[in-house]
Amino acid sequence: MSDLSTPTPAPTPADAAGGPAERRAEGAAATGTSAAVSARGVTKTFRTRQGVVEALRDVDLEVGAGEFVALLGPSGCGKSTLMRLVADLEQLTSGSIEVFGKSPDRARRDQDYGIAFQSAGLLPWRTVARNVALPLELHGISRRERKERVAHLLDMVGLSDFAGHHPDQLSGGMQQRVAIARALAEQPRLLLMDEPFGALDEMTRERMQAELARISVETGAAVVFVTHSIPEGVFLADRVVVMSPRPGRVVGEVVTGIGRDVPRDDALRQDPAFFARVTEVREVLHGAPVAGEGRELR
Ligand SMILES: Nc1ncnc2c1ncn2[C@@H]1O[C@H](COP(=O)(O)OP(=O)(O)OP(=O)(O)O)[C@@H](O)[C@H]1O
Repeated sequence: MSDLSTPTPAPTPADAAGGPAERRAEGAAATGTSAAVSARGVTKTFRTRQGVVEALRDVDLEVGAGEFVALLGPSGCGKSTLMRLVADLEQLTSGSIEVFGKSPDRARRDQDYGIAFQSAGLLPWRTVARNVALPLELHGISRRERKERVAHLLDMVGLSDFAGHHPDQLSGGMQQRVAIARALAEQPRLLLMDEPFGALDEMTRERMQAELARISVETGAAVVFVTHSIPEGVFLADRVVVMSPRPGRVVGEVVTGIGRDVPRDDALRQDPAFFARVTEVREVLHGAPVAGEGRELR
C-alpha cells in the first residue's frame, strides 16, 4: 500500500501543532477554536416548475476541527444539498453556515477545503496529472514540487500509469479517484466528500477507505463524508450523523468510539464492537419516520 505523506508537504495549520495525535487534539486551538463546519437552522428550498421543494429543514451540524463525520440518510434527503451549501455551491434559504468561522464564500476563496463529489468534475482538456495539479498551480506551488506531489497522489490512488491520459479515457471509478487525488493535493484542513467511493469496485473501495482514514489522521483534516453505506460510515467516522427523508433533518447520531489511532483494517471490519455500532446506526436510520407518511424508514 502506498504512503500518502509527501516528500515536501505544504505547511498547514495542523503541521504546526506537532505529531498526528497532537494535531488532532490541538486542532481546534490551531484553527482558532473554530469548528470546521458549523451549520445552524439551515433550511433550503428549491423553486422548480413543479413547485417548491423543501430539501432541508432546520438542520444543525457541527463538525470539529480534525473530526471525521459521516452523513447518512435515504436518497433525496438533502445530503448533497447540505454539502453544496457548505462548499458555497448553493445559497441557503435561511439559517447560517460557517467554515472555520468564516462564510462559505470566504472559506472557498481561502481554499480551506477540498471537495470530492459524486460527479468527478474534472477538466476534460487537462490530463489526469494536470487535473490533480490544478489546486497546487492555483496556490503557486513550484513546478518541481507539483510534479513530486502529483506523482505521489497518483500512486496512492493507483493511477500512476494514467498520468498522461485525459478524463474521457478513464472509467467512472478512475475519474473518481482522480478527483479524490485532486481534493487531497492541497492537504486541506477540511475535506468535503459526497459519496466519493460510490462508483468504485469493492476492493478499491476498501483500499481507498483505509487510505482516507490514514490521510485524515496524518493531516489532521476534518472530513464530512456522505455515504449510503452504514458499514462505510462506521468504519471511517468518529461520528455518524443520520438524516431523515425529505425535508432532510438530523434525526440522530452515533459516536463510533473507534479511536482515530485504531488502524482501519480487516481486523476492525470483523470486530464485534464494529458490528455493534453498525447495528446502532441502522436502528437510528430505521427509527426515522418518513415525513408525512407515518411509517418507518426502510
Ligand atoms: N437544483 C435543484 N433544483 C431543484 N431541486 C433540487 C435541486 N437540488 C436538489 N434538489 C432536490 O432536493 C432534494 C435533496 O436532494 P439531494 O441531492 O441533496 O439529496 P441526497 O440526499 O444527496 O440524495 P442521494 O442520496 O440520492 O444522492 C431532492 O428532492 C432533490 O430533487
